[in-house]
Amino acid sequence: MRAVVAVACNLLFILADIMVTTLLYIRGTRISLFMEDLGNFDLFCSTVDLWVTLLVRVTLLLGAAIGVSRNVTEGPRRVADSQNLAVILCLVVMVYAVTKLLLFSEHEASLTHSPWFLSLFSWTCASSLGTVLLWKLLARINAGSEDSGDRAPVLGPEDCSGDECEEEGEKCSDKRKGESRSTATVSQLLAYCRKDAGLLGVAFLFLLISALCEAFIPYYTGQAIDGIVIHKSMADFTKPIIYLTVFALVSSIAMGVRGGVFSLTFARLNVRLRNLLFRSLVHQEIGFFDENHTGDITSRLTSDTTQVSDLISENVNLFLRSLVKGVGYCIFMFGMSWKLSLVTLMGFPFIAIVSKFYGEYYKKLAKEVQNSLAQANKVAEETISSMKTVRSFANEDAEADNYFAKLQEMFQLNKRQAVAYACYMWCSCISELAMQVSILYYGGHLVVSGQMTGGTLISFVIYELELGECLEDIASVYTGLMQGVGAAEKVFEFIDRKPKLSHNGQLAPDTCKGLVEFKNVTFSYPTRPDTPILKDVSFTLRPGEVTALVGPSGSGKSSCVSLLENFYRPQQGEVFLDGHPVQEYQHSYLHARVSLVGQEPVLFARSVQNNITYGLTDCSMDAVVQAAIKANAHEFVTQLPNGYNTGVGEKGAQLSGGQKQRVAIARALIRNPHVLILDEATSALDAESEYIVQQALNTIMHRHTVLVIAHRLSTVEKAGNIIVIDKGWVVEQGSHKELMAMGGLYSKLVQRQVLGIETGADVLNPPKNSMWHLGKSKLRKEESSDSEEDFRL
Ligand SMILES: Nc1ncnc2c1ncn2[C@@H]1O[C@H](COP(=O)(O)OP(=O)(O)OP(=O)(O)O)[C@@H](O)[C@H]1O
Repeated sequence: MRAVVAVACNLLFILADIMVTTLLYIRGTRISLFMEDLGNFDLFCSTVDLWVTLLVRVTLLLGAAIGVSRNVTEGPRRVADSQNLAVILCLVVMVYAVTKLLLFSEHEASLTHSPWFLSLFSWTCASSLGTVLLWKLLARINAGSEDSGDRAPVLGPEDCSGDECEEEGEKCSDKRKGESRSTATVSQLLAYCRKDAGLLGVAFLFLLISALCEAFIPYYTGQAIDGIVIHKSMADFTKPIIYLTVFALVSSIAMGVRGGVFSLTFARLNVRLRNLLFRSLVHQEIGFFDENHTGDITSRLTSDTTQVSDLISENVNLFLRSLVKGVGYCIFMFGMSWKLSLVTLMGFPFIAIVSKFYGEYYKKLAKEVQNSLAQANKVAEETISSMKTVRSFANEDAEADNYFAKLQEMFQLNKRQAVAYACYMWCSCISELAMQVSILYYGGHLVVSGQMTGGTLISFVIYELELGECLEDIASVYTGLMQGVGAAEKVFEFIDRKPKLSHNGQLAPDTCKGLVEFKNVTFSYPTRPDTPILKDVSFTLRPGEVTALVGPSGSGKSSCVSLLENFYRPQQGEVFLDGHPVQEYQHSYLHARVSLVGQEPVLFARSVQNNITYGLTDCSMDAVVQAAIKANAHEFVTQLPNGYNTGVGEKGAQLSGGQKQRVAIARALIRNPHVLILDEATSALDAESEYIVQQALNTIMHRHTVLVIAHRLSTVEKAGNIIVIDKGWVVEQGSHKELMAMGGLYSKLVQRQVLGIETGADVLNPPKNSMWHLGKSKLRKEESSDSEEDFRL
């Protein structure tokens, strides 16, 4: 909306308001009414005070219009900031108009005889609403629609030049984004409930029945009291009691059914959300798990999803019940006395405003509490999952203190929540009390003046109390719903997240040769985009050949493996398998052809057999045993309490490092891969086991493409091709002999390790980046009776 149009609309409205209000007040032509009313003001029959409310509206709108036209940059923002004040003032005007209506009705027996007053009353209410709408219009003037000209555009952060402007613009756009996000989240939640529309329909039907029945109860209570007090007849007393009992009975049955069906529906929502969230999580790219901590992710999966379904179910249930009951009560109340009903309803907008402020603040706090809880969970999870390390460094108390510090941060937020809640309760109790006193006072006046019976007043008071409860529930529901919406926003953020790397390759050729080529690959991790890890790396892994990647620690060897596994994408260059980029292959096809035995093999808390057949279906026991024999795991597995059915514990904690590696090797071998990657795969094995595993690997290596990353010279030196990587660059390439003859980095590394054996000193104090444990391993092998010749790749 352009500022000039909004200001023009405003001025037109002000003009219309002045004319209509004045015309209605002077009843067309009686200008002398001003002087008469001012000279002889009577609260019950003068209407000049309603005309005065015009000044409030005009002042508000004129002030806003002048502010916006004088400062198009800051004006709309200031108008937006004081929107709540404008709304409250307009509400006060409307409440005053209703009060005036009640006072006027005391003077005029029938209001239909005062069309001028009724019109003035209606126009006052309508123009107050109009003022609020126009205020919003002025607040919404945005930069995009403003011509460049001399004036600086507003509110669009992208158009602001100064820092301050940028900050303000961001704040506004954040607020708007927040509002539209909440709306989007609610509609998304509704969309997720669509599958349960039938169940929700049943629940809503029973909700209607129970609420309608409940609505009759106070009415018949009043009838019963009138039966005793006024009619003094048993028949007039018994009849309403019977009706009352029937309605109470039906209502309680319907209420039970409604509650059960709602619970069932939201339990289904919970399952659906968790399922979708977990599915979305497992399809995210690996970089996502580098960026997000496990504690944060699991907290969304556990506490946030529970909070969504619990809070939403509780509050939707409560909201609908209160709404239906509230509407029913209002109908009865207006039927009994429209005057007393107006007195009751006057307090409602103020309760709504208090709830709105509280709800927004509470939503913000709830999000912060969730985040700080996730931080605390992160610490707890990390500590508990690394308990051995914590114990070995005797760091239990420091970890406990760390956790306590996080809990303290959360507690500070809880304190703010408690204060906000106390203020909210205070405000809502005060307004309720004020309402009750007004009703009793005015109701007493109506009974005394014969406009209503005592029984009807009692019914009305019961209705009012019930309505107060409904309104309170609706108000608290708002905050509860906002809390649920806040949690839902976080859940949907992950459910809707599209993986940055898709696994939608379609290529699945019948044959795979296993030719791997890295061509001019430059790569940095998504978490550290400015730190290149691999720089213009090119090499080839040929079928039937063993290639070794060597280099100092942190030089980028495992990063090459991650690229070959399609965990990440290079920024430049490509990794090819049989001439096609790896990402063009079907996800399952690629990982069936390329098998990795990692540095720290991760086993799942399942049986040995399930770990070996992980990701495979229809795998015979015979194949499992064969793979285990090749990996030299069969012997130790058969000695486990339940053989292949023995559980390995969380992350394989019930197995030794060497046993874990052997199960992981069996898991890779059972797939009979075309490209086998061994990233320090035998580092945790003792010499004997390593020898046997190596023998097994030797037999398949000649048929496949093998990439070996090892620090041990014995593992590396027999490789057909050795690629030396240093700080992300391929610095040397060739056979062991060629590289030794070259006298470069490789020969230096080898010499260093040999030196380590000879002096023994470096074994205890290894130089940085050395491959000292190569030497240690070699020494071990030399000590064991195996010769170097026996130990081949
Ligand atoms: N997920 C990650 N996010 C960010 N940086 C990473 C990540 N993984 C590794 N790095 C960094 O990339 C660099 C290369 O790591 P890489 O694991 O490839 O080295 P490496 O040669 O295999 O080392 P080592 O022989 O010690 O296993 C290191 O500096 C490391 O800190």
